[in-house]
Amino acid sequence: MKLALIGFGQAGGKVVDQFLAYDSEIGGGFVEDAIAVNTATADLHGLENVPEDRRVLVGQARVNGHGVGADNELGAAVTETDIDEIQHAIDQVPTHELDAFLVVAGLGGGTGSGGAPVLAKHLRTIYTQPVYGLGLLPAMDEGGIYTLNAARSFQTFVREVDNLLVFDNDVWRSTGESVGDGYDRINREIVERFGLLFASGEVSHGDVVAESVVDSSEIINTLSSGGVSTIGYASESVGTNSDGLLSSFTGSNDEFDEGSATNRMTSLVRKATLGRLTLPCDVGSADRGLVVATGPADHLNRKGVERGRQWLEEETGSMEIRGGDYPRADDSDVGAVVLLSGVTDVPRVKRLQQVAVEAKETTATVHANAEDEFATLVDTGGELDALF
Ligand SMILES: Nc1nc2c(ncn2[C@@H]2O[C@H](COP(=O)(O)OP(=O)(O)OP(=O)(O)O)[C@@H](O)[C@H]2O)c(=O)[nH]1
Repeated sequence: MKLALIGFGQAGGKVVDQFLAYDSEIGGGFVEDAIAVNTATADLHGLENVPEDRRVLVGQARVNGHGVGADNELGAAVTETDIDEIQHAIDQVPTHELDAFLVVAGLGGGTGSGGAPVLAKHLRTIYTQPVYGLGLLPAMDEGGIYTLNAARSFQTFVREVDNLLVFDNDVWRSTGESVGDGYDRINREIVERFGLLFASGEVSHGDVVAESVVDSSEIINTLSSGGVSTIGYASESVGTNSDGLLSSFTGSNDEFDEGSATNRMTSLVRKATLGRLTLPCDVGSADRGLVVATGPADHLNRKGVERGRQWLEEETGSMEIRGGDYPRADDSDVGAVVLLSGVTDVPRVKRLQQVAVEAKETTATVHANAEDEFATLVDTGGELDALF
């Protein structure tokens, strides 16, 4: 599917930068345009693939290019004020070619977590295409302010987009890894999973397996459940044998081993679903799902996807599980991407909601105490006056 990617804040910009690299690496064709928005000049300079004229600096009047320092209310405020600057960049996007917008942001900081929901709301009032969000949750040990920002931003972002795809940094961090190395690896995991999904809707029909190729409308229908989505992915190398033939061709007569290709795909779909999701959840709580089989066309068979799809139907109890192929001629891996949409039983989200509620209660208590103190001061005003 053709997307306009908008990276908001440092993390959002870096991930969009990587999406561009991945799209050209796999010849995916899913990036129609890519824009980076930030309050920090240095973060915009650090990007490698987003063209310079697609980088938008906002909030100059308030923060002068220095970022908002994890203040997400300020991030939201400067976005509201400078929305025309962003709109000016979006005006250059050939929107008639677009299937959807994707706004990407780290939810723990200030710029992306505050600005992304404001932009999503703006886009939805102007365009007819769906507006999706890709939200990156902070690791647990990043500190209270990051968790609080994420808790607040998550609630707003999920309300303002047609579907919020989520990646939880906490689940994907490795111990002993430097932050820089960690993000490079994590960003690769992000763009591989989401990139394969989006690119799958871009295969031209007329291919060998054209009837079963995933269409962008299937991705859109799956995401139209709204709410929150997560992705699983599993792959296996099929390589080539010494004659340069793919390894599913067995025996002297090079017959395609249909049975093993079917079993492989079924087990990849299970691994993708039951392994590490971008946002861990109870799979049974998904409203809709999509299974995409990727790899060399010779290794993809309709039966494998169908079996995987049926298995996911049973696992989720949903009747809205779609499935299809994404044939990739030059790939030596066969893989399964599983999109679970409208998931409701998500432990991390419950914890974030709790944090948001507690923060609201604390703020209410602070306000109530301040009001009480003020009332006491007013009550004792006469006595105070007498003291002076
Ligand atoms: N996956 C991923 N997450 C990142 C990366 N860089 C930062 N983060 C996450 O994003 C959050 C911080 O958001 P940033 O994007 O750095 O902040 P910002 O939106 O630029 O806002 P300010 O810096 O406060 O102006 C942190 O909680 C990290 O978890 C990255 O390269 N990849």
